[in-house]
Amino acid sequence: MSLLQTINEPRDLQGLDMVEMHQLADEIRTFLIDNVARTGGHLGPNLGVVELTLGIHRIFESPRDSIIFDTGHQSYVHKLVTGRQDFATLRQQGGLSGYPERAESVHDIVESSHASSSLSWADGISRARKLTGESDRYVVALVGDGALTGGMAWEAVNNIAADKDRRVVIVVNDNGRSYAPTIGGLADQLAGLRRQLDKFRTRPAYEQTMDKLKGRLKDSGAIGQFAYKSLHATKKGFKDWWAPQGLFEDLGMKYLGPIDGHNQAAVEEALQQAKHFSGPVIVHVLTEKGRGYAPARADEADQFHAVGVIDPQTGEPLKKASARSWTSVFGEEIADIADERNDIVAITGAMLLPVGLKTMSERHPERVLDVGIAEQHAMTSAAGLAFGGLHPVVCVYATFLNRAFDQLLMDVALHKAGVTVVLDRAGVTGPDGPSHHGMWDMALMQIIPGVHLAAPRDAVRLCEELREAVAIKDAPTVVRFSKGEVGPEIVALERLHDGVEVLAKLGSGEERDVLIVSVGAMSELCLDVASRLNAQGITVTVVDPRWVLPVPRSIIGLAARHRIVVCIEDGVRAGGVGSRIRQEMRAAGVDTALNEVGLPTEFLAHGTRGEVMDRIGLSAAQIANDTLAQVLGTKVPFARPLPGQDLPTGQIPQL
Ligand SMILES: Cc1ncc(C[n+]2csc(CCOP(=O)(O)OP(=O)(O)O)c2C)c(N)n1
Ligand SMILES: CC(=O)[C@@H](O)[C@H](O)COP(=O)(O)O
Ligand SMILES: [Mg+2]
Repeated sequence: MSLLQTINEPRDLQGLDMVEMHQLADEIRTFLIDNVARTGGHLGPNLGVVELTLGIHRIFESPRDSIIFDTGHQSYVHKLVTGRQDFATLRQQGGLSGYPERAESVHDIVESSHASSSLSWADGISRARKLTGESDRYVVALVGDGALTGGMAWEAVNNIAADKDRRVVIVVNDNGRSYAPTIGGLADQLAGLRRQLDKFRTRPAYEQTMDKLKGRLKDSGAIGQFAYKSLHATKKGFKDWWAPQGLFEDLGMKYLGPIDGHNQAAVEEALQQAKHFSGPVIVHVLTEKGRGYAPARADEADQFHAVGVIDPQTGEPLKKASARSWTSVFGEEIADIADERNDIVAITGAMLLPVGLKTMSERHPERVLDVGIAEQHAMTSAAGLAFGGLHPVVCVYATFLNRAFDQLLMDVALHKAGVTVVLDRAGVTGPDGPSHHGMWDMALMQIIPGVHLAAPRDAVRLCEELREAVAIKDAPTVVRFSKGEVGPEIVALERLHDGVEVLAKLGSGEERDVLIVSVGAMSELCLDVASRLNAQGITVTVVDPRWVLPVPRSIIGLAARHRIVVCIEDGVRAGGVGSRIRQEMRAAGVDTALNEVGLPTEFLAHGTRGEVMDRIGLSAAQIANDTLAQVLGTKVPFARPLPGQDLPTGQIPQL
C-alpha cells in the first residue's frame, strides 16, 4: 500500500516524518501525472503546490480552519488528502469536479473559479469569525501571483490589513506565471530573487539575527534608538530591493518569505510562524509550475497549465487537436486585420494563448497588451485607447466578461466608444463546470444601450462579422463564439437586405409553419430540427440573424408570416435573444407565438458539451418533439392537417 493510500483525511498527515513527507510528495506527483494524463486537467498548477498544500493541511486544521483556493484549479492535492483519491472521472460527468466543490467535501469552501476573489472571501469569513466569537479559527487563502494581478485581491488586502486581530494567512504561490510569465508586480520584483533563492536559504537565521539585534538596540538609549532606526530602514530597504515586503508592510500586514515552496520543512516552518502572529500575514512562497515533470517544465508557453489527454511519458497529446478551432480562426483573422490596420490593438486578461493572440503578438508585439487577470481594467483601458484614436479588441472568455460588465456599460457604451469585445468559449464549455459556461453574455448584452452583438455560425461568418465589428467606430461591438472545433461552412440560400441569412426553406410558398431563428453555433442543430419537423409535414424556415443585436427588422417581418417562432440559442433563455425578439415583435404588433429555447437559469455541472446539452434538453430530437407538441397544441390554424394532430396528449409522435 502506498503512503498516499493511507491518507484519508488531513489529520492522517500529522504522524508523518520528513522522510515520509518527501515520499508522499513524490507519490502525489506520480499520481497526478498518471491520472491527469488520462482525463486532462490542470496538471502544471497542481504539480507546483504539492508541498505547499501538504504543509497547509499539516499546520492548519481543516475544516475548523478555512482553506480557500483562489481560482481553485490548483486544488487536486487538497482533494487527495481530503478523501478523494478516485480521479478516474475527474472533470467528467458525474465525476470529481476540477475545482473545489462543497457537495464533494466539507473541506471545500469556494467553488467559483473566477480568479482573485479568495482574499475577499477570507476577509468576510474572518470578520464573521470575529463577530461570532470564533476568532481563534484561521482563514488561509492560497493565491497565485497571477490571481494577485486582479484588482479585487488588492481591495481585499486593504481591508484585511486594517484589522490586526483577524487570523488571516495569505499564502502567495508565486510561480512567476499565470498562463504566460507574469508581467510586472511580484514576478518582476522577484525575477532577480528567484536566481538568488539558493543563496538565501538561510533567511530565517538572517531574520532572527536582525530582530535580536534590533531588540537590543531599541532598549539601549538614544544612540541605540538611532542605530535601530537605521538598521530597520536598511533592512526594509534591502528587503524592498529583493522582495515586496515593503509593499505589504506599508499596508500594515506582516510578511514572511520568500520561502522555497518545494522545501517541505521550510514551508511548514513559515506557516507555523504565520500561525503564531495571530493577525493578518502574508507568506510568500516560490514554486515551480509543473514541478517534477520534465515535459511541463520544458513547455515554455504555459507549463502544462491545462492539458487534454496526454502520454504521461512524453507529455504529447494523445487525442488529435481539433482540425480548426474557433479560436484559431479568430487568431488568424485578427492578425491579418492588424496587418492591414495600424489602429487595431488587442487586449487580453492573462490569456494570450488561450484566446488566440499568439500570431498577432508575433507580428505586432507592441499592439497586443496583456493586462493580467484584470478584465475590468481591460475594458476601461480599451475605452481610453478608443478615445486616443485606436480600435481596441478586448479578448476574453465569455464567462469572464461578467467581471467587466459595468465597465462595458458605463465606460464603453455610455461613451459610444468604438471597442470590439471578442468572447471566446461562449455557450456550454464542458469540463470546467458551472463557472466557466459562457452563458450569461447574450442576456447581459440585451440591456446595454447601443451595443451590436454578432454570433457567427461558422468560420466564414466569424471572419466576416469580426471585420464588420471593427469597422464600427461609435459603439461597442461584441463577437461571440464557442469553445473547440468550428463546424463545416453552412452556406446560406439568400441574404436579406439587413444582413439576415436564410439557411433553409422546407416547404413551398412564402407562408411556412415554423420560423427557426438560429443563433451562432446552433445552426447545425437548427437545421437538424428543421428536417425532423419537415419529415412530419411541417413547413419550416431557418434564418441566421448574424447580428442578433440590434434585432434585425426582417426577423420581425418573417415572424409575422409564420405560425410559430422558435429561437434557439446557447445562452440563458431568460432575457436572452429569443425573449428580446419576442419583445420587439410585440412592440411591432406581431403576435406570433415565440418559443425561447436556450439554457435554463441554473448552474450547470461539468460534463462534455454534448452531455450538458442533452441533460438540459438542447438536442435536435428534444427540440423537434417540443416544437411538434406546440404545433399540435396551437390554436392557430395550420396550412394543412398535421400527422398525429388527433392523438391524445402525451402520445405525440417521436421524431
Ligand atoms: C476572472 C478570471 N479571469 C481569467 C481566468 C482564467 N485563468 C485561470 S487560471 C489563470 C492563471 C492563474 O495564475 P495564478 O493565479 O498565478 O495560478 P497558477 O496557474 O500560476 O498556479 C487564469 C488567467 C480566471 N479563472 N478568472
Ligand atoms: C482555470 C481556468 O479558468 C482556465 O485554466 C480554464 O480551465 C481553461 O479553460 P480552457 O481549457 O477552455 O482554455
Ligand atoms: Mg502563478
